[in-house]
Amino acid sequence: MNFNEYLDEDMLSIQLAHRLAGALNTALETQDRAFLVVPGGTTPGPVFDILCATRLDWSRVDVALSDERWRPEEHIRSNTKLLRERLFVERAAKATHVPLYRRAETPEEVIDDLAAGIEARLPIDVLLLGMGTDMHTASLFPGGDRIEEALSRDAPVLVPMRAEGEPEPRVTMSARVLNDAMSKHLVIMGDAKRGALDRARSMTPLQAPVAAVLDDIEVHWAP
Ligand SMILES: O=C1O[C@H](COP(=O)(O)O)[C@@H](O)[C@H](O)[C@H]1O
Repeated sequence: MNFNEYLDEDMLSIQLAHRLAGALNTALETQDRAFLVVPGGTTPGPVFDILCATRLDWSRVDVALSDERWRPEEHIRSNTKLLRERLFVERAAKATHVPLYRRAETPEEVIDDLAAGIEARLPIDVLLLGMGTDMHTASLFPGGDRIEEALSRDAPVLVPMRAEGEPEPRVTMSARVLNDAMSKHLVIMGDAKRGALDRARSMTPLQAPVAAVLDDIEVHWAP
């Protein structure tokens, strides 16, 4: 893991967005298409605000979330809502969205179809992850009902996940799919998350799932 420290959120957002765009451009030099995977939650919005305006051939970029909350797209907790409002605008409006959600009562009803859409684009070229103070990343939660499966070497591409305290089911990319990414980044803000990441480094992935993705990753932090 390589730790990149920035003066503040603005500096982090500008520099990280340009770094992600550079990695996508590099992939597009040798490939027809590039696959970008990004987190939901509250942290990545300011990065998306810059990334969406960067110059690259967005018509050749596929974008998926690392994980989704099982809510319709217009719901306030939908990670897809964040993507639509903050990433798929300006130049990035030309990107192709690869969904992790489809209207259905439970993820299990449609997960095979959703996974096929992701599998067709693997490996991930550029991965940005977030992390909660409970040391979850994507929807790999400590104590999640299928966490062992999602962390296993032969995990499926997508795993449904339910965790105590989370108001809805989730769908998450498995750790093996995340770890196969060509360029891996983790964005965290604030002292609480920095402390959590430090603690996670000496814990097992079952206790601190973010520990499962820290090899060869660039961490981006601002106070
Ligand atoms: O629920 C989620 O949480 C994490 C962290 O979110 P944040 O609000 O603390 O930035 C996020 O990375 C994940 O994609 C999301 O579904």
